[in-house]
Amino acid sequence: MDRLAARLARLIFGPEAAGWLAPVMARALPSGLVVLAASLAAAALGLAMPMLTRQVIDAGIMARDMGALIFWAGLSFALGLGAVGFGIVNGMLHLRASARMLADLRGRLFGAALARDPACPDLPLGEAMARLDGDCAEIQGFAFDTGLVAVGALFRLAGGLGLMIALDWRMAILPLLAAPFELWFLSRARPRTRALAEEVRNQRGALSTQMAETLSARATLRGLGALDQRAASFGAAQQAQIAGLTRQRLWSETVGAVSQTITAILRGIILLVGGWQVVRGEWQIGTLVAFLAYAGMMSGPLRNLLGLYHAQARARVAADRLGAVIASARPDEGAEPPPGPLSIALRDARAEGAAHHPVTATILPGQRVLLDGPSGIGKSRLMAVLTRDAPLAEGSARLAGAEVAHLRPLRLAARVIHLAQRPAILRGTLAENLRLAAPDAGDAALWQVLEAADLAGWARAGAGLATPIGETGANLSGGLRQRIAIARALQRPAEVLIFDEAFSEIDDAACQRILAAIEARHADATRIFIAHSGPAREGRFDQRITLTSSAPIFLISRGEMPYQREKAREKAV
Ligand SMILES: Nc1ncnc2c1ncn2[C@@H]1O[C@H](COP(=O)(O)OP(=O)(O)OP(=O)(O)O)[C@@H](O)[C@H]1O
Repeated sequence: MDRLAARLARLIFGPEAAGWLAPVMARALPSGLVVLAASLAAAALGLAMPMLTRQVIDAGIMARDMGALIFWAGLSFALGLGAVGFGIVNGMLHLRASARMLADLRGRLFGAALARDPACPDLPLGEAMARLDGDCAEIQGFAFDTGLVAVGALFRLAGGLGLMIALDWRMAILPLLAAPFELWFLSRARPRTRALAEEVRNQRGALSTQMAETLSARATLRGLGALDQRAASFGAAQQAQIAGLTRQRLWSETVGAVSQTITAILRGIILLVGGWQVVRGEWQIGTLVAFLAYAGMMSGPLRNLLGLYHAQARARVAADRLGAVIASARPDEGAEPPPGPLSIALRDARAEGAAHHPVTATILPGQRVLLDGPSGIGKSRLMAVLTRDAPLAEGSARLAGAEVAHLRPLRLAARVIHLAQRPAILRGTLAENLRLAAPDAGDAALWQVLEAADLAGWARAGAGLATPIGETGANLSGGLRQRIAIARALQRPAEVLIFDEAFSEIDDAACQRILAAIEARHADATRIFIAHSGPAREGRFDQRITLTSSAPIFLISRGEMPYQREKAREKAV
């Protein structure tokens, strides 16, 4: 089954996409084969019908045999009824199997999008959504729906042709003569189908990006009076998409019309030549009716096959777009971070995108450190190196002697927590947000961290742990969002805690309470603070690391008052 799926994936989507699509197809194949068997049986029933009609006309009506008429008409009716029931079962089987494949495919892509390598530029949210939704559906639609339809079509085509040959082989040559012309036309038309599909899919991504970006920034845009501007550019993107879709539809109608025209010509010839045969007494009238029915039946399958060849071109565009998402995923692989205390050693280190002079520093386990430097110099990026959320541009960063870049990212994240200035808060309740960090935490444990983050009073005044939280925490103040993020992080038993402007929107009094709670709860952890102002810059630091665009400043400052440290720093600069 796996080998067959790999072959099919390679044949349909090309060798590159086959690598990641083959396992998805292998899982869908067993149910796909069941649906295929059912649809072939339905097609066989369909093929039998004109033969029965022929019998009704020739053996019953024309032969004036009432018994034969009742028999053949009854059989036609029974088979017709059976075909209806069969069609329903077939449709349900098809829906279930194809929806499962779509879910499998989306799950794979969702996982890859979540594991996106931080070294790759982020996809705009809307573009990522368009790929997860639209492109996955395009692939599933092709691999499952179109694939099945195509096999059924081939079956009907071959069966129809066989039965036409059985009726009169000379007349059956006609559709065969048309085939080379159709093939020539198809291959000429295919590149344009692909180009139009690419255009439409990119336009879809651009539109989703505009929507997601504008909606998430609506308050800012309103404040700037820029809503009309954005609405206008959204309108323009919509117009572009409509134009693209129109071009694509016009093209597919043109391609379809060629096959319909060929079928119409065939029918005309059959009607003329077959009618003449009936007049000459060589054909019975039932044969002509059956022949016409088969010729008519072939137009559907032919159209489907034609569509298949072009749908494949569109599906490949989608596979390429999804392949880019898969390729940018970073597997959670690497060495386990060494057990025991995590010392941090930076040697001539600078993260990609940062502007500071390479920094060399050693932070011992349990130290309290202030990381300093002007805005935009690269403090956050340097700390992101420690969780593998940013790559190093130069130098090395080691944790307990192990090169960070070789460590397993999720294991690293369990031991080094990097709290950002703008934390991600999810829609739901306060408890749900807190349990993101500790799914099994009991209510008492949640209240403890709420106390530590100076949030317990606020929660009690609301609905307690069930306090509702809006999307991105939009119904909360900046300080509340930061405090929820702190409470959440404090549940993780990390050995290194990095507070990256994590207190910037919290008032000084609350900030001092939270800092005291952190000191009490996590005295053994390494605590690194980045703050431009406020209580997070105060207190006792074992060392301060200052990033500068010239030579790095590295001071040990035990027990000094903040103003003394500032002075020392100024002197050093
Ligand atoms: N994902 C990224 N890829 C490449 N460069 C980035 C990325 N994120 C940020 N940068 C760049 O890295 C530089 C340092 O940014 P960083 O956020 O580390 O500065 P910072 O010192 O923490 O500043 P601030 O004090 O304002 O928070 C900036 O020039 C920024 O544009």
